[in-house]
Amino acid sequence: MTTPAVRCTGLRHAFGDTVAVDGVDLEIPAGQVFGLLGPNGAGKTTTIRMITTLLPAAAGAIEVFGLDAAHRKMRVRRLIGYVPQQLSADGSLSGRENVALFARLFDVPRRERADQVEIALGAVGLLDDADRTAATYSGGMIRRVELAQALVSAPRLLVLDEPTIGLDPVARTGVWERIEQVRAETGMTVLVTTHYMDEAEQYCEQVALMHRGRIRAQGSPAQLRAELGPESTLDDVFRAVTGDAFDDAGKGGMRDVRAARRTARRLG
Ligand SMILES: Nc1ncnc2c1ncn2[C@@H]1O[C@H](COP(=O)(O)OP(=O)(O)OP(=O)(O)O)[C@@H](O)[C@H]1O
Repeated sequence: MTTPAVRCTGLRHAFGDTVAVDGVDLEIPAGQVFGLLGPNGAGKTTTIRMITTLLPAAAGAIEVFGLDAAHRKMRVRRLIGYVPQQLSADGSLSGRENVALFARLFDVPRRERADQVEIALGAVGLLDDADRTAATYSGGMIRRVELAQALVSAPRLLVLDEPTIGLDPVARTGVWERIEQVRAETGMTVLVTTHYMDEAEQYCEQVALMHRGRIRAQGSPAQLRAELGPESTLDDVFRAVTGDAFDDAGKGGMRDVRAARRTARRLG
């Protein structure tokens, strides 16, 4: 059996009295685009921050390509490219300079840096615009610069937190096409969180539905829908396994509204 890209067992984390992640078991096969879906506040970001070793797990275990994330933190970090929701490209630098900065931060060996930067810019379709300052980019282009920053160290696991939030439909499709292309060309595993069920259905091979800190269902979108009947959607599956409508479950209060506004403002 091949080693999964990620295996989480009994993962848990609380912020004070708020239990954000409450016993998550998750197995992400290598080489897939895997969607972690859930409304605002479900616990998705907290889960991926633990997988990327940025947040210690209060309980449970995480393996990334078979390496224990708690004990082999630095080795695990080298396998991962991460695009958080609120990271932002530096508007005063060009696209190329933004990516080159990450190549240095991630210790890409000096003699490989220039090539890796070109490969990453090419992978996200930004070579023609690479010398313009990022301040002149559209929201979709900024997202693609951020993708290139995560790709420049040639990670085996690419983790994207809500990569299309705040983008218009055309830019969203553009981001997904790049993700799919990179995966096809490199065999990289992609873990993406989203609350857009339609995007997950279209682009993810497997999804896990998260609600109030727990995984409520996992499988391919087609498998999950088939259990409910041919006309069903992932929204229907979510309602069936949680008892909540997806939109109502995500009424997460001011923090979520502020986060969504910040992201939308940043991406223009
Ligand atoms: N730094 C923090 N301090 C306190 N509570 C937090 C913090 N981060 C997250 N939480 C709480 O933990 C729960 C899970 O949040 P998390 O951000 O993981 O959810 P999410 O599914 O990623 O949602 P979103 O898409 O809004 O980020 C929520 O109730 C949230 O309010």
